[in-house]
Amino acid sequence: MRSCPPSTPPSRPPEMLPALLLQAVEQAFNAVLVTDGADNDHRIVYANPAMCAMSGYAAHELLGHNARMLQGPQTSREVIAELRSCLAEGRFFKGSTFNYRKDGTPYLLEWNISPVRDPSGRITHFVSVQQNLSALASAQASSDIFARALDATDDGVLICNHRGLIEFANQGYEKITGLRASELIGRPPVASYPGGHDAAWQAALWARLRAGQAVRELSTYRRADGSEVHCEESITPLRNREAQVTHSVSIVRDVTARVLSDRAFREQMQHDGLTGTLTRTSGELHLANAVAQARALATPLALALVDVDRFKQVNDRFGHPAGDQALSAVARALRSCLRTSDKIIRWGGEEFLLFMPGCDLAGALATLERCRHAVRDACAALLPLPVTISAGVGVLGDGQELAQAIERIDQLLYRAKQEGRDQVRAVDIGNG
Ligand SMILES: Nc1nc2c(ncn2[C@@H]2O[C@H](COP(=O)(O)OP(=O)(O)OP(=O)(O)O)[C@@H](O)[C@H]2O)c(=O)[nH]1
Repeated sequence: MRSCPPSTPPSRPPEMLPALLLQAVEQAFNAVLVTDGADNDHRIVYANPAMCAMSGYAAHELLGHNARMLQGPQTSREVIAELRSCLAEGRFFKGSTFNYRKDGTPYLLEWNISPVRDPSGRITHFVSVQQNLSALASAQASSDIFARALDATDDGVLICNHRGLIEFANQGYEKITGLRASELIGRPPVASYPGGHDAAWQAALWARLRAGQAVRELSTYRRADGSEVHCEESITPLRNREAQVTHSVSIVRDVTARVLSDRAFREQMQHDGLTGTLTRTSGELHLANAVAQARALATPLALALVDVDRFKQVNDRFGHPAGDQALSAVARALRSCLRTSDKIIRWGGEEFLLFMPGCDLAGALATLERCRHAVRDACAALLPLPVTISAGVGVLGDGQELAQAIERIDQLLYRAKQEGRDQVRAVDIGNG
């Protein structure tokens, strides 16, 4: 039994095909050029409207001529040589080079040329389908220029899509983060910088961007090598033609040097130059925080006012510079007896206020007794005269005003002085 292959009926009768093909080629988006394949000069026998539009020639100006009329100085000799050898051998050709419009402007084109054979296999024509790549090439060139321009700045430039994933990072951003673009692209900034912002921050950021707000902020990232980098970031929403926010663009500036020097300056301003203790202004802020924390956590906060005894004598007998040295030795000795959470404020000339979070009265008293001995020992190595301290110590009572508590330990200090100096007086301030 003979089997017939399944066949789909042609959509149009075969006699209508030439008309349909002509219609299709005439209306094709791509340029189509047909040249004579038998004739050695390959004269143009057909050019569709797209070909005419691309070259700027009317069809009758092209017909009968060799397509070399479209070539010019920028036309690649190598590509044309390759084209000729393909045509001579009846092979398919694909290539790209410059041709010239009638008005002399060059355009970059890509073309495919196929031989057209008659039923006996003889080449009768060549059909060339051409596409103008100039717009694509100039878009590519512009995007290359933009990418190079973005790389020319030291600032980081980061583009994230609406899912918060990185789509572009310039060299500046690579330098700031210590990560390569290939490690960044397709990942959320959060995942790239574990020391950076978390997912909740990203969500809040996108809510603001979608509302059309730009965001400026100071962020601290951890670089690939573990070091910290402080950045000033300016994040702007990027909208498409329909005004939807599709991307965010961040300009990221490394301000680490400035942040560190500001921090060092602030540190310096917070500390007294001679003794290294907190200045009264910065110390009072630390103390206020400690009071708030003690109240919030219901933990004790011990306070002590320490004054150097008869310090005027030190200055008078040994001079002010020696007095300075002794004062700084006193501060070092006090420090050596305290925990890191305890702080010393230079309250007045040779008077210090100590505060000890989490320390009860017995602990504070014991600490101040250690301080008393440490000061005497430290200064014994410096001066032939014993340098001692007197102190009033207490623990801040529930609901007691700080000023009231300080006044109370000041009275204790006064009593210590009155009763012979070189001693510590303690009382439960709240109850005393
Ligand atoms: N060298 C030096 N002396 C200081 C400094 N600040 C304050 N003094 C001195 O400390 C002395 C304090 O003297 P007084 O207030 O009379 O008290 P005192 O002599 O310590 O006597 P009592 O406190 O009653 O034991 C003064 O002579 C101040 O000049 C400082 O930074 N350096």
